[in-house]
This record gives sequence, structure tokens and C-alpha cells, in this order.
Amino acid sequence: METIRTENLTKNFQGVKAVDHVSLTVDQGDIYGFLGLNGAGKTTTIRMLLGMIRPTSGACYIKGRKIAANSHHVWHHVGYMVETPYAYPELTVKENLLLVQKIRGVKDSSTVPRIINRLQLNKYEHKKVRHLSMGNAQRLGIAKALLHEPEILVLDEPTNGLDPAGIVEIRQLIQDLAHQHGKTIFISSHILGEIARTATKIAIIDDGRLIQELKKEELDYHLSVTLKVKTRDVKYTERILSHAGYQVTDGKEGYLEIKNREAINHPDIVNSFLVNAGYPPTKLFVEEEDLEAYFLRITGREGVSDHEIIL
Ligand SMILES: Nc1ncnc2c1ncn2[C@@H]1O[C@H](COP(=O)(O)OP(=O)(O)OP(=O)(O)O)[C@@H](O)[C@H]1O
Repeated sequence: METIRTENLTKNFQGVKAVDHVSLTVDQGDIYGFLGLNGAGKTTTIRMLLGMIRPTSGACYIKGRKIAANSHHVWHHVGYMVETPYAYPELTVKENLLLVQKIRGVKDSSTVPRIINRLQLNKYEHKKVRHLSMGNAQRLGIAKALLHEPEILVLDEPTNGLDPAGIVEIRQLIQDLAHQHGKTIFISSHILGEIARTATKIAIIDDGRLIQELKKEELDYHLSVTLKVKTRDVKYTERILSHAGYQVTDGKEGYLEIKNREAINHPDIVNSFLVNAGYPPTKLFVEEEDLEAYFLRITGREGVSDHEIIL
């Protein structure tokens, strides 16, 4: 069932198209990975989704209802954390959560202890927020977003600024919220590997445009697969393989790359062929493109320096 949908969502800032006709769909139970480089338009999309800013054109729907300035009905269903989570630094974790409980009008007194438990903040509940680590501050941000038990959680770069251990913790938490507690989670990130491990559906936004939206299984189908071969004489091997009908190209680091399906499915046949030709492979393996390489390929950024993207 459809939970979030945008239709040709567009936002211009003084002539800059921050978001350009984005149409996306998030179904119930999805962990929706919204992937893009810095400045791609993720936060602007999320702000429009949450009714924080008005689209220049297009629309957002949550549970089938259009988001407008007076969309009070939807906030009951949505929890969110956008950019750095803010909390009162001089108050403790528990005091911050009690305050949110009051603001949200949540009556049930077991709510705060339950959320503290779920987010594993017990050890820190009496700690002042200004003494929290980045990871725990992020947990508190998610705790605040979850306090009224929304079915939909929107998280903008929840692993920003975290160390690898913190990233793993947040990933596990997100999986737990989706799988054990049935939440639908919309999560933006520029950490590609992170999304690959967690998401059930992936969208790629680049320069304001949604360039791809696909289910995790579909992604596996789109990732290119190559048989890579090395022998003593790469030039000669290339010639005899081409002669035998294989599509062979010169790859990096002295490898030949073969794209034919039958070669990928039966590397043993390629191996026998080369052995019989007197050029046994010194290396032969099937390589599957990962999400990073795929992202670079479809955004036309192959060959950009790695530091632009966290892998
Ligand atoms: N209030 C604003 N006024 C003018 N330009 C803006 C404004 N907000 C965002 N932009 C521009 O819109 C584009 C998209 O920004 P946005 O913050 O949505 O990207 P992002 O993918 O969330 O990146 P980041 O992770 O760096 O926040 C950028 O070029 C940004 O400079």
C-alpha cells in the first residue's frame, strides 16, 4: 500500500532548481533509501514532504492525502528528524523526552520509558544532552521522532557525523524499527554502502532530478556482472577470445573483461578454452558491480575522485 507519494515535485530557489519534477512512491513497510550527493536536493524534497516549505509546483501525498499548509491530519502518522537533531543541552535525555511528550499531547505515562528502552538510551537517561556522544544525540533525535508512535519515519541523513560503530548501530535500529515494529522508513543518505545494506527500495536523486527508483531486487538485476581474466599474454588472449566470439575489452590493471552471459554463467568453459589454447588464466573471477560503481555509472560520474562520495 502506498504511504508517501510525490507528483512532479519541484522547488526553485531564485532560479536554481533544487528539486525538479520528482515523482516517487514509498510503500508501506519500505525502508526507502533516498540517495544523492551533497546538494542533490534531498533535504529540500524532505522539507516539502513534511510541509515545511511549499513546492513551486507539484504535490506530496501522505497516506493518500495531499500535504498543504493546514495538513494537521498527517502529523499524527509521521515522525521525522531533519538535519542535526535539536535538543535542549542543559536538560537530560529523559527531561527532553518528557517535554516532547507534553508538546505532542501524549498521555500514556509509559511512553517515555518505553522509547528510552527501545532506543537503548537507558544508560544515558539522566545525562545532560550536551554531554552526549554524536551517536546518542542522534538516537535521542530518533526517540523524539518516535514518541507518538508514528507509522512513518522520515530521517534526513541520520548517520551524518557518526563513526563506523555509530553507523552500524543506527542501521540496526532502522532495521529493527521496520522489521519488528512495522514502521515505514524514508531515509536520505549520501553514504551509498549504508543504503545498499539497509534499504528495500532505492531512489537516486542527482541535480534535483530523480534519476532512478527501484526495488532492491531490481537493483541486483541492473548491476552489471563481468568475467575478469588475466593471462601471461593479455593481447594474444584478447585476440583468441574475440575470435571465439566473446565480447572482450581491455579492463583496468591488466584484466580482460568479458560481458557475455554464457561466459559469466560458465567461467569453466572460458577456462578450458584458454588452457587448451596454451594460455591458462593466472586469474579468473566474476565481479559484480556494487552500488557505488552503479551510482557513478548512472550519474555519469565514473572516474570522479572518491572523496566526493563516502563509500
Ligand atoms: N533556502 C535555500 N535558498 C537557496 N538555495 C537553496 C536553499 N536550500 C537549498 N538550496 C539549494 O538547493 C540545492 C539542493 O539542496 P539540498 O539541501 O536539498 O540538497 P541535499 O541533497 O539535502 O544536500 P545536503 O546533504 O548537502 O544537505 C542546493 O544547490 C542548495 O544550495
